Amino acid sequence: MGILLPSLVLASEFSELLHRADAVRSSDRAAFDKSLARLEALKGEANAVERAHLELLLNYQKVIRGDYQSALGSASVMFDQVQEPQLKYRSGLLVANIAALTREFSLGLRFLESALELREKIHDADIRHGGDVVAGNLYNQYGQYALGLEHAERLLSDAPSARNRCFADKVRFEAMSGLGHLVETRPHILTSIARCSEQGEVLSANAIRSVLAQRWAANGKVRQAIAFLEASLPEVEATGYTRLIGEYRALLATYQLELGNEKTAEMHAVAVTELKGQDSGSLPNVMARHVLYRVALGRGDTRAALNEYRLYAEADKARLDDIKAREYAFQLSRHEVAQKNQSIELLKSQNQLLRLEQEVAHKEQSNSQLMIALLFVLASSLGYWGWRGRRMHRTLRQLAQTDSLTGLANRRHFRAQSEALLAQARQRGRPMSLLLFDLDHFKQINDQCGHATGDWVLKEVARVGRVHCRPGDVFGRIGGEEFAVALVDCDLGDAEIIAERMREAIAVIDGRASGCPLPVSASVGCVATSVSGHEYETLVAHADAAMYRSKVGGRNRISRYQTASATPVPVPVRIESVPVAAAPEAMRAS
Ligand SMILES: Nc1nc2c(ncn2[C@@H]2O[C@H](COP(=O)(O)OP(=O)(O)OP(=O)(O)O)[C@@H](O)[C@H]2O)c(=O)[nH]1
Repeated sequence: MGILLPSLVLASEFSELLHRADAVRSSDRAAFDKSLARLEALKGEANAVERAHLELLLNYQKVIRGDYQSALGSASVMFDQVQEPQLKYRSGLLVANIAALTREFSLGLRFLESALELREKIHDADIRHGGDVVAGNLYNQYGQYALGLEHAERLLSDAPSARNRCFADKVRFEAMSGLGHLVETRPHILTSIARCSEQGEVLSANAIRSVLAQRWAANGKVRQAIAFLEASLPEVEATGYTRLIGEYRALLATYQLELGNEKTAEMHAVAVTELKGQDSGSLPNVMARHVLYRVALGRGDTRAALNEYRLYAEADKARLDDIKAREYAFQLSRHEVAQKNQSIELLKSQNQLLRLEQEVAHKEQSNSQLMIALLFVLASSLGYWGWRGRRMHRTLRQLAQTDSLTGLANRRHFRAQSEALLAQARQRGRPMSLLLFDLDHFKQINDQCGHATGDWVLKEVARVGRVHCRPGDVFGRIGGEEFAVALVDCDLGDAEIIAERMREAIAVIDGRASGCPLPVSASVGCVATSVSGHEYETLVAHADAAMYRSKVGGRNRISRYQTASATPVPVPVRIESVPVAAAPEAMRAS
């Protein structure tokens, strides 16, 4: 007993220190680091579960320090090896969180869903609720707002602590806003904000404020939204949390521009672009770039406007790619879950089949007809599950390749198809062309006639464009209001004729059919392999430059990209050409 006592005292000190470190890990970094150093020194005295707990805390520390890869590796090993349910649950959620930061979306969802399977075994309500918060936040980030809402509501109905209630409110408001039905009353939202502030949860309080401000702005109360966001901006800046700072500044930039305060709008937008550690495809960056483009345009500085437009278009494309990647990861994870369930069904059927076979062997003659019928039913069910699996796979592949609004090839698939066609064209020495269409003043259509009308226009453009594609051509939607066509066996002259037909067909789309009086038109850029070679990137860059030329030249027209030495091609009405000397940079100077 006398020998055991010191180690028992140490063991309890160790476990007490572990709990103290856990409690301050997100609120007091210095105390957290200090506790971890002490725990490391005492590690020799800890038991296996305590050592695993320490390992988990060290992984949190790595995340705080930005060492994502190392934390990801050791947390995923821990998830596979540790048996204790709470530590397994927490390490799985940690992997899911880190993977969202490192953009390994499929990996993140796989760990999230595996960790959530353990939820019912977690008896500590706080830890169980921590998982609901992570799940809700991640599903919102993946654009799966219905799931985000489901997790927030599950948590709220499970008697959460005040702190977890604040987190759940934040997830819930963001999800409702994402689903487009934030119907909460103002006092209710303000109560949630106050509750988060009381808990010292500044990030969540301000995230909810942002949702409320966006709702006001959407209802025309732009000044009220600005005042609300500006009042909290210093507190948001003090958190050092790039994502929220970017969101506040980008909203302020957009709303200030709406009121015509270009200078203030520009100041906020520049601040967003200067934030460190921000993805170019993040929504705040796309919004900020758009504001900068509009400000330059408003100043009449065409050169700067073109440059800003290019940066905006790049950011917008990166964002669309990102959204698609998240959506694809989500579909893939659903497919994996469905496959897992199917495998279980298959195994069950196979077991049943085996049992029946044994019974058949025993009973031989008796009931043979009934057994054969049963075997037939089971064999068909095996066939059915196999067929369903294949069909689901086909559907998923199609989903990953198609733009869901227009049914055209999406950006990634368009590129893959075009690259294959370009390789063939090079091999066979055949010409090929590429057209790039960007709808004109499309934002006005959205703003004045509604997003649903904007969607209707995009579908109409796809419909009329398809009519002019020949068998073998590839037609894709490669950005929000940007379309592209790869024309096989087609040189610049023919490509321009097809482009002109498509432009005309787009220009006669009658928006009044969907209640919108605004005209629809597109600016087009044409390139051909005979001028720009067979590299996809180069062709798109040249088509882009020609398309910008059409924009600058007054829109609703087509422009070609060609070398100065190329044989002159008859120039139809509304066609402008971009010589090599007028490549993007030089062109912007013109
Ligand atoms: N309805 C709808 N709008 C979209 C979609 N994707 C992008 N947009 C919108 O397309 C608009 C593009 O606007 P801008 O880039 O300013 O371009 P624009 O108004 O066409 O102006 P110019 O290109 O300069 O002629 C933005 O308002 C986007 O929100 C979509 O899938 N549906």
